[in-house]
Amino acid sequence: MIRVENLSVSYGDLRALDDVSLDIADGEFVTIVGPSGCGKTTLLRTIGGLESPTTGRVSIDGDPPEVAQADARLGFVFQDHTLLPWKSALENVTFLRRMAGKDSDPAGARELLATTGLDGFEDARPAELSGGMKQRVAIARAIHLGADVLLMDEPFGELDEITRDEMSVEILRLWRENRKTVVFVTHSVPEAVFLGDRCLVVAGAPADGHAATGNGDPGRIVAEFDIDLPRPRDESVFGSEAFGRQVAQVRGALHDDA
Ligand SMILES: Nc1ncnc2c1ncn2[C@@H]1O[C@H](COP(=O)(O)OP(=O)(O)OP(=O)(O)O)[C@@H](O)[C@H]1O
Repeated sequence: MIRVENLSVSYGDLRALDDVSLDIADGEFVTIVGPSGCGKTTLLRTIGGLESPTTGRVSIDGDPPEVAQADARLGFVFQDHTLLPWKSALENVTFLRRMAGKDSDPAGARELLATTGLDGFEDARPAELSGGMKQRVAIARAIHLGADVLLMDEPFGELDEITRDEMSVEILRLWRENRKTVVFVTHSVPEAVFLGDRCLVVAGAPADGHAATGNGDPGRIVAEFDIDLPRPRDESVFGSEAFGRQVAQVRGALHDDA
């Protein structure tokens, strides 16, 4: 379980997050949506131990995130896929696992690449792959690492809408088959609703014209929605009345706070 208790994070004088508390159950898919600059990435990075709390704490199964990270229990997938350009798709998938001191399991990596639609591209370098394919490699890498928790920051942000929808369906399938806990940051309300068991709305404008104090309006969770859509979900959900209603609810919470 991921536990965030009374978390505040400041960068110098700028308070990016204020008093955020939340629990995420094992196997849950939680989405975090909010406007640019409200602190979503800061929250995700702090959960992952890439930023330190100013006050409050984060734990992963009772351990500090740094410990979970050292044990390869956390997998990161960012907008910028961070693949190593000189390595093939297959080597990119196996590399992190080897770095974590595990057997690189190339057969497992090939299978994962095949299930993410990259059969035949194992030897391709990142420059030879499309944006969507690179993100598939980055996702396969995080799953191959054996991480229990996937922390995803706008992983489909650079992709066209059709590829984005395809990738959303794909990530749900991988999540279902691998039973990971996923924390997924996005700007897109429909994406947040389509993917999540639960959607957290973060609002705030830490840097909006309050330069004199540097504090502005720190990011905080202003609303939380349990997403009541049956699973498994596929593209047909996008046209459903229940989907439209829940998107409207989340949008309403975002605009109420704007
Ligand atoms: N390393 C840093 N040093 C200083 N300020 C930072 C740093 N990282 C983020 N900030 C500031 O903290 C605030 C929250 O940023 P953050 O990246 O968490 O927001 P976000 O909601 O993820 O934005 P976006 O959706 O645009 O990625 C912003 O005002 C940002 O300028």
